Parts: sequence; structure tokens; C-alpha cells
Amino acid sequence: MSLSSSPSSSIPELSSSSYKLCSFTLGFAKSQCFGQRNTLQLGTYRPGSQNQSFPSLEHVKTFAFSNYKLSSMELGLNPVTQMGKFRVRNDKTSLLSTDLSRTSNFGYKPASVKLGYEANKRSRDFVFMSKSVLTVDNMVEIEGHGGAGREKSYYDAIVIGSGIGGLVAATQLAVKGARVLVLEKYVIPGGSSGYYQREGYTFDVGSSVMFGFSDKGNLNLITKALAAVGCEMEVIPDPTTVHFHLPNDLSVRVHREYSEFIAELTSKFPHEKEGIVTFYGECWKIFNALNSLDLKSLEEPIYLFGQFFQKPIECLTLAYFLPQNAGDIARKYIKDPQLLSFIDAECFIVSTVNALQTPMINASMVLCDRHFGGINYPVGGVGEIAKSLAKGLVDQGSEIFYKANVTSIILEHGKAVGVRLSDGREFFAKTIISNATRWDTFGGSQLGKLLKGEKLPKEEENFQKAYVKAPSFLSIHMGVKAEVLPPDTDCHHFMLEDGWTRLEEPFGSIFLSIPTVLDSSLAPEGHHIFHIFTTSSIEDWEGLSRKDYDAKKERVADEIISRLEKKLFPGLKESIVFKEIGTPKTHRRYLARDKGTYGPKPRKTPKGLLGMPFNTTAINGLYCVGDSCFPGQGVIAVAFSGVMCSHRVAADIGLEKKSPILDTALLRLLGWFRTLA
Ligand SMILES: NC(=O)c1ccc[n+]([C@@H]2O[C@H](COP(=O)([O-])OP(=O)(O)OC[C@H]3O[C@@H](n4cnc5c(N)ncnc54)[C@H](O)[C@@H]3O)[C@@H](O)[C@H]2O)c1
Ligand SMILES: CC(C)=CCC/C(C)=C/C=C/C(C)=C/C=C/C(C)=C/C=C/C=C(C)/C=C/C=C(C)/C=C/C=C(\C)CCC=C(C)C
Repeated sequence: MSLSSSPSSSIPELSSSSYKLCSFTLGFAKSQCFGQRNTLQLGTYRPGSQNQSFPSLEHVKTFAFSNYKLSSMELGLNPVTQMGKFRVRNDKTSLLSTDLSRTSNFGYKPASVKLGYEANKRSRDFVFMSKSVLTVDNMVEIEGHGGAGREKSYYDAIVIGSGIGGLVAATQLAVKGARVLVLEKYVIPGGSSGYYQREGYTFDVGSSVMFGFSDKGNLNLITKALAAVGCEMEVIPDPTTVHFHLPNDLSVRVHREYSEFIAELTSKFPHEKEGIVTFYGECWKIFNALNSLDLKSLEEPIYLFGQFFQKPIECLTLAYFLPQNAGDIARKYIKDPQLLSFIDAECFIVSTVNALQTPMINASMVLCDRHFGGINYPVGGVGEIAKSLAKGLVDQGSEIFYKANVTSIILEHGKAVGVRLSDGREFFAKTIISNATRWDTFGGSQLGKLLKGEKLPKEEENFQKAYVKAPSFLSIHMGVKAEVLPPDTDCHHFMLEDGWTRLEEPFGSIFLSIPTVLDSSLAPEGHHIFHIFTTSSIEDWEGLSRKDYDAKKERVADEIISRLEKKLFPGLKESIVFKEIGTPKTHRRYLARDKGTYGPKPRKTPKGLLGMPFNTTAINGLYCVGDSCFPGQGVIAVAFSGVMCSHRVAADIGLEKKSPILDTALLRLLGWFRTLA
């Protein structure tokens, strides 16, 4: 695919040749960092270079494969983080042996793969135990070289939680040379980007739509985060980001090719052709500006001023759009109410609010990345990303403990210095990074406050005034017989059949992902996965007896499935062979998120992203990362939050340049900006 990403061009030029990434899907193991599910064998960690900067040819891993074609695999490579060389070998350092010889609808047919692995990062030898295979059934409690008896170790940073935000912050710090400890309450990494397995199915816990996961540009933050710790993953390109099924029988496919998407949308709204091209063109202006920057912490003045100096036009473009929302900009160019509702739906699927409440920068990021780098699905499921990051972290000499429930943050003279676990263990570090939501970190509700006895800082009070918890989800994970899928069914669907007013109502719109359309290895032969979700608030599920709760789950799920059956998949109910229903209470329990919230949503119309807090907090030594930080919800968004957080923390612990005077001035200025939102 050739897309012009020139920062100055407002619309990319698109070639008709589409899926360059297709060639990635032939004959690879899932992740070149982490092992194949259930098949990881013992391997030896070899001593070597002490270089702790970003991986280079000298100190990244060497992989061995057999029976595959490698040439076009570029994911995870970028000018800064070259992945080293690949060579065929077959010796006892091999970690994987797997046969993935099944074919998906999208032509994915991996060959039999043998992956060898040899790393040279730290001076110590250690052996990967077979327990590093992370499945829910075969869980890990501690990864790395530490464990019991090391509780008083003094780390550079402790990260509470291993969502993608926490893992990116941790891995980025580790490659800068920091010694990091990640403490995860659950038994596997990933949080809402985790997975679970049942009866031969591998289900993604949350969304299967991965932005920022391509081999292009600067905004492929997930690819870059993996590459930084020497991992690259096999991906399957998704030809359609989402297929919308909307009121008045409006059906729109968001094709990977931008020109095809624009052609389809203008064919439905020919009278709005100019408005469509101009609105999406504004999005490209922002995307191209973002894509031209070297993304780091906006709270670090040396970097920020440096970017303004090097890319003044791009930075001013971003500063101009920072306080604006997508709906206002759409209304400048588009008048048709149905088309404006379509833009609402475009924004809703990534922000859970309409376009008038969605920051223009966030909308632009997703509305363009899906055509620029495209949406790519990781072979083996979304859970592979977190597993690879966790493995990469350990490879850097840092640690991750599972079943480690942090119940409080320890303060000394007002500074965060450590954490206490529910089993009484305490760990100490120079800095503490919380990947729990800001509500779970600071309180504001009765649940899970990590800063016990502390008064809510003014900044957090302001955050809670500006943002409320978005509702959670009802999710239905199903295994269905393959025959129920009409030919050429897309992977992701968004359905709102009755009327636009139901868009934001609980159970109003339905999200459906069928990841087995892309990767058939996730389900038993002849079957597909249906992952259905719809917004739902925890209040709807509280105060019920167990019997009533179970009955309500079945009833509500049955209604949702009936709607899908009626509109899209005749015979769906008959085809179900496995079904598991999760409510907001399930999300609260497994993701440790207050009310099971999907993330923050603005209480009223926001000033774009202006009011979103960054990573520093009012507590010295305490940082937040994840979706209650700038720029908000979404896997790529929290990955950016992780990148920003690691840069700010690295500067504060002396691993990056810093200027205390400029720091004070910038942090004050940013705090003042937030009060304007
Ligand atoms: N539902 C979806 O469609 C979906 C799917 C995947 C990802 N996402 C995105 O991921 C974003 C969230 O990512 P994130 O990185 O902010 O966080 P996250 O919620 O995914 O992960 C946080 C992790 O911290 C752990 N944790 C919380 N409190 C803890 C404690 N006290 N002690 C130890 N561990 C604790 C949790 O168990 C969890 O693993 C969401 O905004 C969402 O957009 C959404
Ligand atoms: C500092 C100041 C004040 C100023 C200055 C200026 C500047 C320089 C600025 C800058 C800025 C920046 C860099 C920014 C950045 C941003 C970003 C990166 C953003 C991002 C975002 C992202 C997002 C939001 C994403 C999201 C996503 C999501 C949520 C997704 C989801 C999905 C789903 C749910 C799926 C669906 C499904 C179906 C349909 C089935």
C-alpha cells in the first residue's frame, strides 16, 4: 500500500494496490517474542551486552525459524529499533514447536513453524520456566528473576497493573535502563486487552480492533512498544475496519483503502460529497501533524519546546485543534442530519460519546490510522500483545508479579515510596505508577482507593468534575457453527437498527467482532467466535439475588442475540454451541475498574482534550497511566499514555534530560490550561 503521509498533504494519495501486509501472514509463529500458547519449552537466557538503550542490532534477540518465508516481515522494525537478524537454525535453544496449518477465510495459512530464541541482554543466566506460558488455566504468579524474598528491593519504578498502559510504561522504562516491577492483581497480563480460553476457543476480553499496530509512520505505538523490547508479531490485515448497520437501512463499510471508503460514503450521500471530503481532510491534517512528531511526554519541556522548534506548523496545528471537538468541525462542512448521525456513530464506537463530545484529535487519530497503517489483528488473539510485552519486560531484567493485589500506596513525607499488597507484602521504589483508573487510585467512590486517608487533591477533584465514569459493557462471548456466517462476512460490525436516538442508550447499539474471520485458529474447526458487546451500567445489575441476576443475564443476552439474528444472521440462536455472558460486575471484578467503567467520559461538552490530565499527579513520586490520562480510552491511546509516562518518569529519575525550572513552569501552565476546559 502506498499512502503519502506528507504532513502538508491534507488527503493522502492512495494507490489501489492494497494489502502489502498480507505477505506477513505466511508461515510465521505468532509472536517472535513470546511463545506459542501451551507449547513453550525450556530455553536459556544468555548473558551478553549490557546496553540498556533501545534495542539495536547488537543486543536484540536472534530468532530461528524453519519452513517459512521471512522477507516481507517488517512489523516491529523501525529506524530506531531494528530487530536484528533472523536465521534458520534448529538447536536446543528452540522455544517453540507448533503446527498452525489451518486456513482462515482471509487466506491465512501459517506453515509449521519452529522458533528458536536466544537473547543477550543482561549479565545473568536464567531459565525460562514452562510456567511463563500465560494461559488462564496455566497461570503464572511471578515472572522474572525475583519473587519471594525480594520484597524490600528498591526499584526505579513500581507499576500497579499490567493493562497495555502499564505495560508500555514499564517496558519503555526498562529499555531506558530502569529496574521496574509490575504488580498485577489478575493471573495474566493485559487487563481489558487480555484473553481467556474455554472449550477450544480463545476469546479477546475486550475489543479486537487494534489501532496503531502497523509497520508505518510514527503512530504505530503498539508495534513500536513491542519492538522496543525485541518483539514483533505476526498480524492479519483486516480489509474492513467496521461494517455499520444503521437506521433507515444505511449500511456503510469502512474499507481499509481510504478512497474506497470515501467512494462508498459519497455514494450514500452524493449531495454531501464536498462536505465529506473536507471533514475527513481536516482529520488527515491532524493525523499527518501527529504522525510527523516524535511522540514523548507533553509534560517534559525540553522535548516539547524542541518539537515546537523543529515542527512549528505541525505543533501549532495540534495546539489549534487541541480544544476542539469532532462534531463542531463536522457541522462546519456537513448539513445532512443523517450524515451527521453517521459521524456520531463513527465517534461513538471509539469514545462512547457522540461527535460533539469527542475530541477532534482523538477522532482524527482513529479515522485516519485505519486507512494509513490499517487495522491489523495479531495472530493468536489480542492477548498475545500483552503476553509479548510482559515477556519483553522480563527479558530486560525487570519483573512482573501476578496475583499481586495492591491495596495501598505507601507515602513518606507526602511522597509515594512504595505499595502494600493484600497479603501484607510491601515493595518500595523511587516512583510509583498507577495503571488503575484515577478513580481507583485516588478514590471518589467507596471502592478501591489506593491512597488511603488522603484528601482528594484539587487536580483530581477537577478531573472528577469534568469527567464521569463511562458505562461498562454487557459482553457475550459465543462459539457458533460456521454455517451461520453469510459469505464475505466482515470481522467487525456495529448495529443500531431502531433509530438514531438509541445510539448512546444502554443496550441501544450492538458491537460485534468475529475475529475468527481473520484467524481461524482461535476456534475449533468449523466454528466461529462471536464477541458481542453493548453499553450497560452497573446500577442495572446491582441488588439482585443470584437467581434473578442469572435470569436477567440470560434474558438480556437473548434479546441482543435475537436482534442480531433478525437483522444479520438468520439461524444464529440454533448455531450457538458455547455462550458466556459478562456484565459490568464481571468487568469490575476481573479488570479492577470502578463500576467496571470503560473509561472516562466528559460530564458535559469538553474543550477537546484540554481538560485531560497527563501522567504526573499532585502526589510527589506518583504517576498515573492508562485511559483516565491524556488522551483517554483506547488501546493505542493508553499506549501513548505509557510512552508519555515513561519519558516523564525517566526524566525525574535521571535517565533522561530534565530542567527543574522549565518543569515547574510547564507543569503550572498545563495545570492552568486544564482549568480552562
Ligand atoms: N472493552 C474494549 O473494547 C476494550 C478492549 C481492550 C482494550 N480496551 C481499552 O483499554 C483501555 C484500558 O487500558 P488500561 O491500560 O488503562 O487499563 P486496563 O484496565 O486494561 O488494565 C489495568 C490493569 O491493572 C490491574 N489492576 C488494577 N488495580 C490493581 C491493583 N490494585 N493491584 C494490581 N493490579 C491492578 C487490572 O487487573 C488490569 O489488569 C480502555 O480504555 C479501553 O479503551 C478496551
Ligand atoms: C502541550 C500543549 C497544551 C499543546 C501543544 C500542542 C501539541 C504539540 C500537542 C500534541 C498532541 C499530541 C501528540 C496528541 C496525541 C494524541 C494521540 C496519540 C491520540 C490517540 C488517540 C487514540 C484514541 C482515542 C483511540 C481510541 C480507540 C478506541 C477507543 C477503540 C475502540 C474500539 C472498539 C471499541 C472497537 C469497536 C468494535 C466494533 C465495531 C465491533
